[in-house]
Amino acid sequence: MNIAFIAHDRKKEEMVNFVIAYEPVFNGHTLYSTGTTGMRIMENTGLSIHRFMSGPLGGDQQIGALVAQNEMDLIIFLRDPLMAQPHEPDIIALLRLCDVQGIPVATNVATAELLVKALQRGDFAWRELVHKYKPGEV
Ligand SMILES: O=C(CO)COP(=O)(O)O
Repeated sequence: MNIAFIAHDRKKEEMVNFVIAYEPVFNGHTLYSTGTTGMRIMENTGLSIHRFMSGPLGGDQQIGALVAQNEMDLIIFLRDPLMAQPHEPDIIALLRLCDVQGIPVATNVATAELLVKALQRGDFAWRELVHKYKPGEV
């Protein structure tokens, strides 16, 4: 599965701890992130992550481009609900595209945990069909 990690600054420690806790589950999947989030995760785990640009510089939009093409299977996006972000429109756009494509997205660690347990159980297997049959190819 293609999985993306994104965390705002005051949520990065929570993200790192979360990924450490579920590292064996994430291992073996294709992992993506915004710039700083991915750097922090890689510094603290053995995971290899494709890092896009930092969020405020366009990283959310780069991940959004994969969502628009229905190529992202799960997004864990720990947002800071108590601090305004300069790139708020990019964040809203990414979440909107997740809704357009029906992509599971967790915006807090409680939901992230449920989705990761579902991933572990194989509940995301249906996404393989999406990868197999791209729009226009069915
Ligand atoms: O701002 C972000 C998401 O909106 C996260 O970006 P960084 O991972 O580069 O800090």
